[in-house]
Amino acid sequence: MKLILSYLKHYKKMFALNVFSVFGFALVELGIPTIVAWMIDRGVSEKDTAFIFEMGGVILLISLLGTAGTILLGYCCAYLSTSITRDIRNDMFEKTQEFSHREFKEFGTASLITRTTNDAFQIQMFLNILFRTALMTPVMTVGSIVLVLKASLSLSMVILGTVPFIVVGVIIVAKRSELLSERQQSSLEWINRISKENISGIRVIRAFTNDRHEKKRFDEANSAYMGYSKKLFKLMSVTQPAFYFLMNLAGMLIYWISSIMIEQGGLNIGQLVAFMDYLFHVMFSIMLFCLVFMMYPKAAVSARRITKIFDAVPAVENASGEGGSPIRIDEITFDHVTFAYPDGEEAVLTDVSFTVKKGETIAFIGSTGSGKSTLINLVPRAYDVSGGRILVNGKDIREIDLKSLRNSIGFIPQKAMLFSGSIADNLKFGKEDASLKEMEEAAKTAQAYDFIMEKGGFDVQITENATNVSGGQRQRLSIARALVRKPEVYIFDDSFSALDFKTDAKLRKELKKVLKDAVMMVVAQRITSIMDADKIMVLNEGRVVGAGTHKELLESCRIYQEIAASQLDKEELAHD
Ligand SMILES: Nc1ncnc2c1ncn2[C@@H]1O[C@H](COP(=O)(O)OP(=O)(O)OP(=O)(O)O)[C@@H](O)[C@H]1O
Repeated sequence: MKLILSYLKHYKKMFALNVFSVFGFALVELGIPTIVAWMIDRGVSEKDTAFIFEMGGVILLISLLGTAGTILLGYCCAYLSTSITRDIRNDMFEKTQEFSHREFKEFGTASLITRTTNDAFQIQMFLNILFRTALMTPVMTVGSIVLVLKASLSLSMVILGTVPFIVVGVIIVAKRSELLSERQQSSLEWINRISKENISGIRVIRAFTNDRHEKKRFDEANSAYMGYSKKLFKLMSVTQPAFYFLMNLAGMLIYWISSIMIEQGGLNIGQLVAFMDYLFHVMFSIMLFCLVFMMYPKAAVSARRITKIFDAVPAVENASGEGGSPIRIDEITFDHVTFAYPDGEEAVLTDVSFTVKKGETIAFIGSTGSGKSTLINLVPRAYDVSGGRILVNGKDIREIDLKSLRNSIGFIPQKAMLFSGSIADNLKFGKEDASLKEMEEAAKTAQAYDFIMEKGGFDVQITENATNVSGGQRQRLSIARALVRKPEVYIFDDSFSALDFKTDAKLRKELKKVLKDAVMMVVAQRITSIMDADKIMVLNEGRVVGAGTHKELLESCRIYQEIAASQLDKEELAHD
């Protein structure tokens, strides 16, 4: 409710219209039975046709007003429920943009998608019913009860007798449905997770002919979802007839008691008709309210899941929310940096120190898992250091506007990621207003120009998951995207691994020419990719075990010597 109220305040006018249409509707609905009673008791009993016609006209007019009120109410409900849900979805999306890797890992991609889609949809469904009934039910119930009591006190007692049964029933149903809803949402999340893994890993699955295993995994999740949904539907399918049964029972009792009363002259037919009409309204309002009550647990579960996203405090905080424009970066220093992942006990990096200046290239090499990717990911603050400091021009990066810092960095990740859209859209990702010339220059440096032209130019569409470009082409496009931005710092995270040796060499030569004034940080597995670097840091189990130029390290660092020795043959082949 807190979540809904915080959004409802933006739609005060529409809500006022909603309230107005509810009162209008109630007034009309409650007025008709009284007029019908007059028609029967005065018009029919006394055979006053003119009066019947007159009242008929009034009923027609009132019905028209009622119809207009109902349409207006429907419009208001639709507007409010869809607008509020859109706002919730937008805010959720915006909030996830602030998330650091830690929050993404904590929630999980499938869960974030389920929360943004299905949970928001549950809220929308609930809101629609809520706005339709939340006000109408009390107004109609109170109005009907007053009129029912006025029509006949003794008959009203019959209705009151059914109320405790309804209340107890609703509470039991609500409790059971809350538990089932929670499990249903989790199993939907499970389905989404498997679908996502399956679709993105379809090539691996096929290569390992593991379709059957995947099908079994999906079937398990799907069956669990079906199980909980079935239980929920069963619960609802029992509830509604039970309420109808109660209503019919009360109706039967009323007819029985009223027939005795009419016989004894304590009630006339018109009064009975009006009474039954009011009774119908009371029961109908209670029914609607039950519906809200039954939908509430499901919506409450969804609201809790959504609120968890809003309440999450990003591990990486922005010192100032302003700015965003790139900053000049002359120097980056790691000052005794230590880092452990939030869910890991041991440090992945220990006491790492170095400085790299504008125009210099620093490279990181070491065995897999030695902490190279972790190290360079600390620069754009994917995570914050656990100990020590990272300084940009002498200032701790935690004190620099996060957007400005990131806007000054061209990051080329290990796994080249392209978005669906044209090649141009992808290249302009970091600079919306990039010209064709800028794109061409970047593509040429990244050794991507020729294959882009072969494919048909910059307007060629990249398919979902970039399946129409090879791994090496993807890497080159990803490098070109960073080049278009012309940032102060370039971070290459093993970004040449899918390139053949010749293209790799050519690309590095071109990069050296173009990136004279930038800070370059390069992670590589191949010595050929980094041997020209101004400084090479050799990492082993998160510690720096060697630092210097290629030549220096060949003389002084055992691990570097081993890596060089193991790659020598390949290099020689490449140079041929
Ligand atoms: N998100 C993460 N959460 C927890 N531990 C992680 C995470 N990413 C990496 N690690 C762990 O941190 C250590 C260093 O990993 P990292 O990816 O930095 O190594 P690397 O040198 O880049 O390896 P590679 O050359 O294989 O890419 C590894 O032990 C890895 O398991």
